[in-house]
Amino acid sequence: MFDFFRKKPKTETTETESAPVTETPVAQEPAPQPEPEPAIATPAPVPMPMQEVAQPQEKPKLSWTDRLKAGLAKTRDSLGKNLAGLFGGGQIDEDLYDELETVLLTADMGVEATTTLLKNVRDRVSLRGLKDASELKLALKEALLELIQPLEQPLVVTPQKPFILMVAGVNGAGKTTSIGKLAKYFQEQGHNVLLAAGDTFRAAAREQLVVWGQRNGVQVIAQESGDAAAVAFDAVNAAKARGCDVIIVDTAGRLPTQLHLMEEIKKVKRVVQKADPTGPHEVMLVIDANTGQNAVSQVKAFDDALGLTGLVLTKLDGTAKGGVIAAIAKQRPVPVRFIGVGETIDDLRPFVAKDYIDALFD
Ligand SMILES: Nc1nc2c(ncn2[C@@H]2O[C@H](COP(=O)(O)OP(=O)(O)OP(=O)(O)O)[C@@H](O)[C@H]2O)c(=O)[nH]1
Repeated sequence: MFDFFRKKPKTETTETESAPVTETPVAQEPAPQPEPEPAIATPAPVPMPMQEVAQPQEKPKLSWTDRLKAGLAKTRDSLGKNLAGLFGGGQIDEDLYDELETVLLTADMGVEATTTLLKNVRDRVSLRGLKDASELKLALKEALLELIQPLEQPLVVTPQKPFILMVAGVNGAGKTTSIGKLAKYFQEQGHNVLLAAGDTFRAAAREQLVVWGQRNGVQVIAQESGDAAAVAFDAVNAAKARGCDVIIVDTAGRLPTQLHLMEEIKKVKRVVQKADPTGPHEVMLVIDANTGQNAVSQVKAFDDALGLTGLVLTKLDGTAKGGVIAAIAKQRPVPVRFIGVGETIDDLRPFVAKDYIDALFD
């Protein structure tokens, strides 16, 4: 079903027509400008009809553990194969530690996390008097758990009402897809969700969200043009007026080096704060695990600009770089709220450190 979110621009225009009520009058302010706070022209948001459309079902359900294991297969294959060689037996010696260091770096854990892990493993080895390499696996698992466990902080969307969740990330990281998955996730928990189509740069992204909202009975606030801050402002007010529990604000993809766009997203946050001084309650960065060490740079840059409160790590299924989570834990420990291991709606789940490590090693 998430085919819908894929980028292939299959005659999207017809889909726009199928969502006639969404588009609202053009916002009157100019294109995004960094400094002046937006004149909030309040271009009357048009509610999406709460239509329930049959949900196409995908392949037979696997348990989350199985899906996680399948999703992390690439990292496990590479990490596990290399580690199996190391843990096969024999003496624990300096050569072994050197090889372990290489394996961890190859899994994209980064130098700092690798150094920390090695020290932790060495401490465990001497504390327990371990001699045989086969005993190292447990020591490494424990060291890794100690490192990434602090990132496990599930997102709680109460008691704030509406809970305002703002989503940021570079282009193609999986923001819109993740928002769809999150909307379902919150709905299943009994929350009433509203989406703000704040990606005002890519028309297709807005349309994707609108049509997805129609199909899944999720309200979407969108505007044909105008700036993202105005969309967010209207959507927060609409969420308040309608008594929604959770509002998710999508934003356009941007690189941290695009300074004017970073200013624009800061403005979105400021304007959300104008609409609700307690918000946004979560500023979440979506990162593509394939980017490896670059993911850490993204976390730092967006955190510096926006003050991140959570991360979504997507596309772990497509990469052998699953170790990047350790790098994040060491270098900029922003909580990992959710991880994505595939394109279907059930492939995004809260991050559980122990499950993650088990899926990596076993
Ligand atoms: N394999 C896999 N693909 C994913 C996952 N999450 C998202 N994708 C795919 O990644 C592609 C990009 O996702 P989008 O949600 O459009 O990305 P975006 O960040 O909104 O993109 P922009 O709007 O251009 O910034 C789509 O084809 C998604 O199906 C995942 O966990 N695993």
